[in-house]
Amino acid sequence: MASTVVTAPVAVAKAFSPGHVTGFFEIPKLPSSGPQYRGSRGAGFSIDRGISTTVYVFDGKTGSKVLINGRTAKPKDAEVSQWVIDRYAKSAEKPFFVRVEHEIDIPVGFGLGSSGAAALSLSYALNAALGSKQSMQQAAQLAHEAEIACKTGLGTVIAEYAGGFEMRTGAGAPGIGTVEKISLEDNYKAVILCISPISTKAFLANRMDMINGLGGRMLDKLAETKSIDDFMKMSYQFADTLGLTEGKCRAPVRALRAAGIECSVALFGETVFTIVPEACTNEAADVLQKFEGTLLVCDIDGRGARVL
Ligand SMILES: Nc1ncnc2c1ncn2[C@@H]1O[C@H](COP(=O)(O)OP(=O)(O)O)[C@@H](O)[C@H]1O
Ligand SMILES: CC(C)(COP(=O)(O)O)[C@@H](O)C(=O)O
Repeated sequence: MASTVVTAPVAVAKAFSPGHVTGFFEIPKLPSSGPQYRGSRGAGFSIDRGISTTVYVFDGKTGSKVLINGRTAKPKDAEVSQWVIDRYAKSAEKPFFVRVEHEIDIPVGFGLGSSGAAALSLSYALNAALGSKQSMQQAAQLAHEAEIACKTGLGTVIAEYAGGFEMRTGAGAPGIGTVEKISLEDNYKAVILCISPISTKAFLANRMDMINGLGGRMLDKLAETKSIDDFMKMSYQFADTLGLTEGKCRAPVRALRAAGIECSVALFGETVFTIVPEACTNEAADVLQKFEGTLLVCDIDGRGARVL
C-alpha cells in the first residue's frame, strides 16, 4: 500500500504588524549611506488593521513558499518577503524550508504600509521560530533593511515598530532612527477610502525632488504643537503640493472638506484619509461611502508590531 509521508514543521510562529499612514515626510541627505541609517523623517499613525504572518519551519530541505491570503504569491508580489527569508537563510545555523502565510487585511499598494508590515511581521515570526539570538529590535532592523533594499518604503518599519500617532524625528531603522509618540486625548478613529494603488518605488524615484524640505519644516511645527488638527492640515498641504489631491481623490477630498472635515491623501496611494474623534466617525464614513473604493474605519494601533 502506498503511503504519504507528511513532515511536521519543527517550529511555528506568528506575528502581527499594524498598517501605517504617512501624512508628510522628508528624506534627509546623510553622509553615511548604510541601509540602517537611511530612511525618512515624518509623521503618521499606525492602524489596527495590518498583516499577520505565520511561518512553518521544516528541517531537511531548503527553500520557501509564500502565500498571501491563502494563494501562492508571484515573486513580484512577495519581493520584500523573499528578501527577509534569504537573509535569515544566509545566517541560519542549519538549512531550513519555510512556508510563510501572510494574512493581509489592508489593500496592498494604497499607502497603508503593507510592504513594511509584511517585512516586519515576517521578520518577527522567523526570528521567533528559528530561536534566533537576535533581539526584536534587530529583527525589526532587518525588516527596515528589506524595505530600503526593495525601495518599497523608508520610515514605515520604524513607525509600525513603534505604533501610535508618531513623529519620526530621526531617520533610520528601529534603534537608530528616533520616534516620538503623541498621545491622543480622545478616542480617535481613522476613516480611509482606498481608491487606486500608487507604486511607492516609482513615486520615490520620480517625484520626490519637488518637495524635499517641506516635510521637515512641517515636522518641526508638529513637534511644537503636537496637535492632530495641525497634522491633518499639514498632511493636506503636503499631498496637495505633490498633486495627490487631484484626480480620483479630488471629489472625496472636496466632499469631506465641504463637510468641515480635514482630510488628506495617504503616501503613497490614491487613498483619502482623515482622523476624527470617535463621535464624528459616522459623519466622515457617510461622506466617503458615496465614492468608489474600499472604505476602512480603523482604530489607531498604539502597541506596534508584536509576536502573537
Ligand atoms: N505581503 C507582502 N509580501 C511581500 N511583499 C509585499 C507584500 N505586500 C507588499 N509587498 C511588496 O510591496 C509592494 C507594494 O509596496 P508599496 O507600493 O510600498 O505599497 P504599500 O503602500 O501598500 O506599502 C508590492 O508590489 C510587493 O512587491
Ligand atoms: C511614504 C513612505 C516613503 C512609503 O509608504 P508606503 O507607500 O505606505 O509604503 C514611508 O515609508 C515613509 O517614509 O513615510
